[in-house]
Amino acid sequence: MQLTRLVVSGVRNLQPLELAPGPQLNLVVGANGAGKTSLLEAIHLLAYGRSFRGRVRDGLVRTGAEAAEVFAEWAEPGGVRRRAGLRHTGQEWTGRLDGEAVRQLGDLCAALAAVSFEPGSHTLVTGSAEARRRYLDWGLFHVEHGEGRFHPLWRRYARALKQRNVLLKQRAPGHQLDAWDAELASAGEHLDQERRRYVERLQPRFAALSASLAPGLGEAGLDYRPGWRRDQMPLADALLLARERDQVAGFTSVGPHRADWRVGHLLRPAQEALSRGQAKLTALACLLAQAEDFADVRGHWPVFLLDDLASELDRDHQRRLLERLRGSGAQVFVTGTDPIPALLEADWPIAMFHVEHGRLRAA
Ligand SMILES: Nc1ncnc2c1ncn2[C@@H]1O[C@H](COP(=O)(O)OP(=O)(O)OP(=O)(O)O)[C@@H](O)[C@H]1O
Repeated sequence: MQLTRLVVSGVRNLQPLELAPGPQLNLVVGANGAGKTSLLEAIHLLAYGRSFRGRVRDGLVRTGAEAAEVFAEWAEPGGVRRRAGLRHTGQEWTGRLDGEAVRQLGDLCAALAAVSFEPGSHTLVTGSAEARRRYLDWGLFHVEHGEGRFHPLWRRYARALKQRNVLLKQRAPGHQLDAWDAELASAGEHLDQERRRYVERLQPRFAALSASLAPGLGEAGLDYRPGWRRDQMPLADALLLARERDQVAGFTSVGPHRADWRVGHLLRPAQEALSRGQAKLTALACLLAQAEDFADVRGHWPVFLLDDLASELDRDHQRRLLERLRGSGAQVFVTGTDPIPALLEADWPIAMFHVEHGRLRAA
């Protein structure tokens, strides 16, 4: 997947810009606060419908602008050319994909595949379960089912959950929950199966990447937690068992919306916290495993976004990551305050861009 044109306006401090990225490595340099991260954020927005720096409504839209707008054209193998645009006011969005209006943000996001490694990425390992569920669902949206096919199942589950929670909040009598419990259980079991299969497939890649990036932690594995005691009962039974408690709480306490996964390391006791650097490397292994799996199934790599690489990884890890990405043929965007030595050492065609006070120019 290769971005060939990018048009951005209304994003943080960036002046409206249009850019033709290079097919391989794109290096974006500029002083602190110049707008480098904002450029990656714009690509991430089109690929995920959200920012990696919090909610769109929390400052992604440029002060004084009505909306953030990102438009991209990209190439996929076999000469396929695609285009997508997203306009987001912070409250509402409109999107177009290949010339057609899009009704679900998920459909738009299932088109452009990008993987971001940025200063907040360690929270994939150490933060809340929500980010880890999103990670799993990225795989299902993009890889497991092919574009757009996972979304209906996910929507079915989300709708049933919402309806059940409304009834719980209204203290509706139990029999009114029956139909939604059945729907939730049926979509939820399916969702769980898909996630479990995906995690199993990622395991060997993740273990190999972790061994090479963080060998000191010992053999690593992903431990999937479905969101209810699946080893003891089907979801339908778990919902019934939790019903009384849920009626008191006013929300559904079991099911795939409570799923999670954890990284386990052989040489580290479970209660021992990873250092920030170890969590970063572990998150990087997760993201690379996901990208490799995508490439294996789809035949090409997602776009890779590396924000502030020099301060995220030591030089040896920078070099190893960049070598891996160069070998993959992925299109990569890297930001930094200075040209990164490991990049300049690598024999890799570089397209260089400078950002200064929100203005971007090709070097
Ligand atoms: N909604 C907004 N409207 C206008 N400017 C904004 C908005 N949100 C953030 N900014 C400004 O945008 C600038 C760009 O920040 P960004 O994080 O992209 O810079 P950067 O080049 O990545 O910096 P660093 O090297 O420090 O990480 C900052 O100066 C910030 O104050």
